[in-house]
Amino acid sequence: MPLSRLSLEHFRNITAAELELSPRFNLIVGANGSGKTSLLEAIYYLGRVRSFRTARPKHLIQDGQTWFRLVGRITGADNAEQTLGIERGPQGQTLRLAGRPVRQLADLVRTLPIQLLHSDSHLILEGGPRYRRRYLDWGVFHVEHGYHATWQRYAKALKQRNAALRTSRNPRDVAAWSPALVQAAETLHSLRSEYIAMLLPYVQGNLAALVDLPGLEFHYQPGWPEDTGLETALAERYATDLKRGFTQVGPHRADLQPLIDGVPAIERVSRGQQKQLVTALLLAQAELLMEKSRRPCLFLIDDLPAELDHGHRERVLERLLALQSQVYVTTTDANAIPVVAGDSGKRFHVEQGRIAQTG
Ligand SMILES: Nc1ncnc2c1ncn2[C@@H]1O[C@H](COP(=O)(O)OP(=O)(O)OP(=O)(O)O)[C@@H](O)[C@H]1O
Repeated sequence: MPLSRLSLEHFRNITAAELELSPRFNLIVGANGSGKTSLLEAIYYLGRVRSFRTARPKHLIQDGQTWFRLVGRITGADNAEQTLGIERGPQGQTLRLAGRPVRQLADLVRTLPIQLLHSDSHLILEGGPRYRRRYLDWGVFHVEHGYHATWQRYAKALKQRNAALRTSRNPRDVAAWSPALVQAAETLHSLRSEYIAMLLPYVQGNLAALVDLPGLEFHYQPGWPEDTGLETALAERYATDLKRGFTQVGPHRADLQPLIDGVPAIERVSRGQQKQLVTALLLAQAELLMEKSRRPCLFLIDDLPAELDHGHRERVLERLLALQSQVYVTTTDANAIPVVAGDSGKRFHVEQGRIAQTG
């Protein structure tokens, strides 16, 4: 469901803004340092309840202020409207959905699926497994019901087992958590495996449209040696787990690695191909979400010209619009953005934190 309206107060360098958004294509133009990324960050925060630039939300509050507020209105295909809001101040954060306080963060996140392409997106390839797990888990969360609850069960069992490893010298205290841990882990593994099997054809389709990488394949590693199984892997690592004070195997160590001829793809691709590959991965998730749940996602692209060459910009935007995604693109140069949305797009100009609709 697209955002039809967004209001921001005291967010980064944006003092106050009220925006009526296009359900299709929103172009955000402005000079360096004007506030374009801050606007994308606000949308992202509303949908994911975290920033892609800082782990400390207090930095999002405008200098000299003590709180920020974001309110979005989403409009469904049947024109049904829903409001979601986040306010952060000295007393912490309050989340509201349809006028009511939200207790489970996941409820808000489920309401507004968001994908982001920006200068750090290459970390999916170049960074450690946690970046690829985050990529994978976004998709599984939105597509597989029950994933979130299982993940919570797993995280609880893992935390207790780790606490027992650190505080108790009795192997039985540690082993007591194994059945819950293993059961949740196996469910997570099977949900992730099912999701990957569904996702890969979409990845291949997008790769075919965007980049030619012969020999590319994806290797999923569940977080423990598959030939032994998790229970045995836990038993085998008990002594080193005890020494280190944490559990070394489990779905929290999973990875989904793109490989070319058996080596990480990152070793074999150019910088431009890296960006095309990452874009294909993100598009594939948006496409699968649409196919599986009939839910379009918001797609944010920060500084599109810096990410892709002209031909790829056009292809990516066309694919996104065909998917009915609501697209947000920032740029310093409007001429560098292909005209794809016709009359259904809107243009905003940002200058020193002030946002004006210009088309
Ligand atoms: N908490 C804050 N309060 C006020 N201003 C802030 C805050 N955090 C960042 N800024 C400022 O907001 C401005 C806008 O930053 P932003 O990254 O959104 O710009 P941008 O238009 O995306 O720039 P670029 O094109 O260079 O990427 C910067 O000058 C930054 O210093």
